[in-house]
Amino acid sequence: MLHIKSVTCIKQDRCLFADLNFSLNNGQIMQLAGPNGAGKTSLLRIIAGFSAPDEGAILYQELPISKYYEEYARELLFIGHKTGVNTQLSAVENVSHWLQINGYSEPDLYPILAKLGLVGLEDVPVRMLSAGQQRRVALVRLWLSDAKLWVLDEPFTALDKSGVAFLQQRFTEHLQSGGAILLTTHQDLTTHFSNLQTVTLEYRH
Ligand SMILES: Nc1ncnc2c1ncn2[C@@H]1O[C@H](COP(=O)(O)OP(=O)(O)OP(=O)(O)O)[C@@H](O)[C@H]1O
Repeated sequence: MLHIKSVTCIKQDRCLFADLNFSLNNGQIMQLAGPNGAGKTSLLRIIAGFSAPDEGAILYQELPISKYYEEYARELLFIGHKTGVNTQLSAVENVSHWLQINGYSEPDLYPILAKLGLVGLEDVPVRMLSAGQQRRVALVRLWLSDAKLWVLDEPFTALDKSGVAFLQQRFTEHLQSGGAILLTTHQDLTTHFSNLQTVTLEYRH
């Protein structure tokens, strides 16, 4: 599904990683590990197509994403560390806007909001919600998108135990339906996902 081919990234004269190669297939979950500043977010942004590698290429279904970005973007759901939620808007307004720009019709949001513990908070400006509730608003997209590839930067941040459990359950459903997940997290996922793969970036000086 996804091939990272000889990818190199240099920031401020520091080579974060060089000649990096790995693949992710349908039904697989992969954790990017490594210390602060190693380049995990930089790599996820390259994989999402937001920045270009200094060398190498990202292939999706054997095609370079740089040339076929429109097709790739339809298959990709990226949720960054900064979640892209507009904090001036309510949860429902955020989700409706996201559905609209992605060309999805609006389903009954209530069951999803209920699952994520957001009922009663759906019309409150997101800035007035707690950090964990704000994260939950961002994660609603995982219940609405039909993207095959999820690229998620620290999706568990600020979530409580029940939030973590819901998210892990959603990951399992996505993997079982043939999706793939690439994520960074400090959460130990090995007990929940026995087939978890890990790519570790070392800090390079
Ligand atoms: N846009 C940028 N311009 C210059 N340097 C950058 C830029 N983005 C990231 N860096 C640098 O690249 C390095 C790697 O940053 P990155 O955010 O990818 O690390 P990370 O592994 O995700 O770290 P953390 O675990 O702290 O989130 C850092 O030293 C950072 O200062």
